Amino acid sequence: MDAQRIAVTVVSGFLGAGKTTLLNRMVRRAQGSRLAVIVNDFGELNIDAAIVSEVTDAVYSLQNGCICCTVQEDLLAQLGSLAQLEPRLERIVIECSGVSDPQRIVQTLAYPQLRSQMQLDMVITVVDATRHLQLEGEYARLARAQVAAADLLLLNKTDLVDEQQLQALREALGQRTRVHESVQSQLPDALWLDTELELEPRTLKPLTRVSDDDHGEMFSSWLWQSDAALDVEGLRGWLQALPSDVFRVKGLVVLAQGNKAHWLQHVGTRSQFLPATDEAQARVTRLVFIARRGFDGWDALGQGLDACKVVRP
Ligand SMILES: Nc1nc2c(ncn2[C@@H]2O[C@H](COP(=O)(O)OP(=O)(O)OP(=O)(O)O)[C@@H](O)[C@H]2O)c(=O)[nH]1
Repeated sequence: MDAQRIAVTVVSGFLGAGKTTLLNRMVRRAQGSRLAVIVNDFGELNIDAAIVSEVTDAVYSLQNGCICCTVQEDLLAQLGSLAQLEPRLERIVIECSGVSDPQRIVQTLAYPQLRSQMQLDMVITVVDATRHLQLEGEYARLARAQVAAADLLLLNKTDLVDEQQLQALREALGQRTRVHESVQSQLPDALWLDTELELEPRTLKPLTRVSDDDHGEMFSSWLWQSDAALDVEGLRGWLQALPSDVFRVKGLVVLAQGNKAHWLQHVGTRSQFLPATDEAQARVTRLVFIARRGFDGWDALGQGLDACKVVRP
């Protein structure tokens, strides 16, 4: 790595794979060094930026579009202004949204106005061990493009699969790229902070077309808001029965039990509720849903959520 230039790490991976979990670890690990993070959420709210800002102030948010398509210009402008910061940044970590192809970010970094100021260190793609082999059609192609662009694959959520599934994943991911297996996106420092690490020489591959549209159009997203508190058990049960066309749900939810806001993370059939910090406490529930293209079941989902509301006497 050229010490004069800012090192850039790109974190990619399909929806819900564990990118923000990794980013949080990186930010904690890099405390005290000059690190900034750029977070892209595809939905209307940048939930990831809100979560990471509980750990660092140096969070820059690009939202409501895919970082490699509709908001690529914004990324260029954001990187340009981060390059001007004094004292100079040591590293920028870019978390792509789960719908993005990281190779387009790599191409953005090769723009002449950025090339002299920053240098791509590595692309880390987080792979969800529970879902990678289940994706189909254009979604499987997108996940494969994310894998193909990686210098390092983090095969994550290995606690949720058995040895046979793990073996199938190892075979599918192939031998070409370094693979590190993890639980909760635990990545040894030496694998991402050691700038002397020998990587394969990077050649910009021609972009494989995942779809004719921009990535945003492969997915539909929906925001549900309510100032009513929700019943946690009702909500858990309802989330379990979501149609498989819904890839991801996340946001802040005010639970009737304790009347406190919690971060809700839902991927596949798994839901997690974590208490939000005091700063993030909100009196309004805001949930972002991401589903496959053309999904039109939002009204039914709204009715299901309405049924979880707790009406106070
Ligand atoms: N059981 C298990 N859960 C995990 C693991 N890694 C992450 N998770 C959970 O998976 C959920 C999604 O993790 P995130 O880090 O938000 O995923 P993401 O890739 O940033 O999601 P998007 O930005 O929406 O694409 C959270 O509830 C995490 O706690 C793991 O190794 N094992």
